Amino acid sequence: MIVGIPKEIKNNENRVAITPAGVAALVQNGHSVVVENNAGKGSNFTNEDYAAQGAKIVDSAAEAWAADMVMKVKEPLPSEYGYFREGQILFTYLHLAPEPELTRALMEKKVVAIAYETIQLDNGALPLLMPMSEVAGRMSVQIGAQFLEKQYGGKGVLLGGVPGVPKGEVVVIGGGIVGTNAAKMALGLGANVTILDVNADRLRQLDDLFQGRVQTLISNSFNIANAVKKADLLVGAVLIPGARAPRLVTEDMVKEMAPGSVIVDVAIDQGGSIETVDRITTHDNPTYEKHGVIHYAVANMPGAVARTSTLALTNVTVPYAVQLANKGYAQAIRDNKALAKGVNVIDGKVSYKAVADAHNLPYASVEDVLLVKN
Ligand SMILES: NC(=O)C1=CN([C@@H]2O[C@H](COP(=O)(O)OP(=O)(O)OC[C@H]3O[C@@H](n4cnc5c(N)ncnc54)[C@H](O)[C@@H]3O)[C@@H](O)[C@H]2O)C=CC1
Ligand SMILES: CC(=O)C(=O)O
Repeated sequence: MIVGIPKEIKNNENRVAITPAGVAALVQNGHSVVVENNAGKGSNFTNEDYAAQGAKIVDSAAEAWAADMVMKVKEPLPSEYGYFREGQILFTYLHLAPEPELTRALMEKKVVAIAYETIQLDNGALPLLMPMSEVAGRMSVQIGAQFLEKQYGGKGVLLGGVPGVPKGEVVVIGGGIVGTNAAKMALGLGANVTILDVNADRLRQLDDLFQGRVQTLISNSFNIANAVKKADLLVGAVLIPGARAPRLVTEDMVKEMAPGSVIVDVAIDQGGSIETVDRITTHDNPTYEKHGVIHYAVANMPGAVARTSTLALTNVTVPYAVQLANKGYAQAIRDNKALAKGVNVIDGKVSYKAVADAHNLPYASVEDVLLVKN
């Protein structure tokens, strides 16, 4: 199989879908890898690094997109939709619930669209989302700490405080991978940390993990309203896999926050969890202010720490890519239940229920689609 790696084109997206080690793994399995010129530059991999492992370097995005399987990091942008082809495998983050146009383009062109973020193990874990959630969770606190500084428009609070002065209050909604990593960083800086989650068992685990050093609260509108009011830094970290993020923090709750407080809505890639987060921001222009509160809603946070992120991402994506390339998508999906959950669009149909529901489209299970095709 030919595997294509286009250069990422989203604002400040410096990650790349493969490392030279990933090229080596595919080539050792008998596949060809086509890498767009300078695709790895933002992650400090040169064309020569890829070529040394057997990749062919091509000048244009069109040549990389001509492959049987295209591996990317972020969802294709409208300028890339023209490259879609029937039966082509697209393996990348897709976040289709807030993306109706992209969903339709993938359906119309009958692309086999496999989303990193919905590949799911039997225990519920999302192994291809996890490393980027670790990165974004950790970043959320360092970014929040920066924007709390006066020169960035913040209220001038140091999260750790100093002896004799109150610590900063960090409130995290969603105690999964992003939430846990945000809490680790916030505790490390010496802040007071509150985590809310709907899953009481998860709160028990967090209480154990942090040995009682975080305040855990069950997530409901009453507890959210009270926690948000006192937050210096609010981190949105909820997820219902594949679905549009629930809007848990209302505009009225944001109005109760003190001026100069900061919101980092990490869940923006699934549409955002805070009512006043009404746009996606970029690394170039990461914040806006509403009701005196600084809002940060960058949907590709890990792109800013691209070297770390590319290594962490490809550690987990490449083994699945090798399965897809070795077996073809139909057999690979049949053999691997976790991978099958990643299939969001196939043969013109939406095969992930939460995505179909988000767009009021009919749902067809991937198993049914494959049965009909045989
Ligand atoms: N902006 C960016 O650059 C990035 C965004 N993300 C996004 O961050 C979000 C969180 O990801 P993960 O932590 O990996 O997910 P996760 O599945 O590990 O954790 C989500 C948590 O949200 C909780 N939850 C669900 N509904 C809730 C509610 N009503 N109230 C409180 N908690 C609720 C779940 O119980 C779960 O513990 C996702 O949307 C993910 O795509 C991840 C990486 C980068
Ligand atoms: C998860 C995701 O969308 C990202 O890492 O950019």
